[in-house]
Amino acid sequence: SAAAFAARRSGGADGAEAWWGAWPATARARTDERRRPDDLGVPVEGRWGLTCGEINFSVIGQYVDYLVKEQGVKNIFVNGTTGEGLSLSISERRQVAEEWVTKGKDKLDQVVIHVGALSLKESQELAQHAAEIGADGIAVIAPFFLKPWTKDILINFLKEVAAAAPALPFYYYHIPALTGVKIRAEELLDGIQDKIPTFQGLKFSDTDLLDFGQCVDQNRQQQFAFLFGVDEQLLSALVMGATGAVGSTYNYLGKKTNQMLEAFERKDLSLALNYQFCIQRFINFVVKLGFGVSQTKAIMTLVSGIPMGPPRLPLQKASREFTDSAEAKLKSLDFLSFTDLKDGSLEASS
Ligand SMILES: CC(=O)N[C@@H]([C@@H](O)[C@H](O)[C@H](O)CO)[C@@H](O)CC(=O)C(=O)O
Repeated sequence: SAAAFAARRSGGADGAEAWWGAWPATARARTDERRRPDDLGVPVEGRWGLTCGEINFSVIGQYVDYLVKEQGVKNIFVNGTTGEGLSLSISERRQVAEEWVTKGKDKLDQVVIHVGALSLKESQELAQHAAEIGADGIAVIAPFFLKPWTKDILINFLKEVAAAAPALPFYYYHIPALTGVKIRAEELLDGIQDKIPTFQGLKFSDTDLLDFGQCVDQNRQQQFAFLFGVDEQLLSALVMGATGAVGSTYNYLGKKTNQMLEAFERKDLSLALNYQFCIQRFINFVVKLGFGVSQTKAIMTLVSGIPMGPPRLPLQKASREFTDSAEAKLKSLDFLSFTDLKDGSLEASS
């Protein structure tokens, strides 16, 4: 899966048109755990006799069309959290990135590739590759095993990655709950363009709205993109100055989120709040059941009919109970009707 992007760009000094859309964190579409050997000619059984699941590249084109036509999402964040980017090999990450860029050509507005890795060298290789294939930007998380403990060390790491793709806009992907790197984004942004001239913006996947608000407030002159990554709190972040959003739920709630963005743009806060509460009702419900990347894949399969497959270990496939409950909730909130369900949706609950 990929993360969808709900992106808003405000008009620049040249009067460029403002635009909105939803960016999903792309779902990396996968086949079933035991992919048929004749699928791509590669058996899933590995050297150790264990299954690890293979990527089903063949559905990415369909996925692009689904996001654009059904969800109004035209910006994609590839190989991030939802796409299990850190669970893929470098070669797989390159192939996934290439497929999204190729299939998204003339259909998507932006394809941003997450190139963060524990190894600086691998990160640089992925950044260079993203530039070669014509991606629109790169994003990097903080290395999370041997961690940078100060802002300067983190900046030095990011700078070395950005330098490998000097023509590509660079985003810092702040997701402290997963990386364990708690350096405040506001602190990191202070003077960042002096060190990273290609710095374009921040993908902020954290609930600390004080930190987020201060990132916006202290960088008003900079024209940075502030992409918010907590879907259930997006409206609050918009009020603070978010210029877009990247999140897992935009894969299947992109259309609803776009309606919220449009209401916000029209300054109809009461309607925007209705949409946000409605989205919250769903997220609140699934969070209580246990919600993460695996569950996103199951919901996405259910709603889109595109087989997203199971996640890769150590993640576990979502249970049938989860998918059934999520489906009932989506219907009760009018997010899904019986006619919306596609043939492939059964795969999610098998
Ligand atoms: C921790 C996590 O997975 N956060 C999601 C959110 O979209 C999240 O699923 C949503 O807000 C529900 O809590 C995104 O921030 C992740 C994301 O953008 C990505 O896949 O890179």
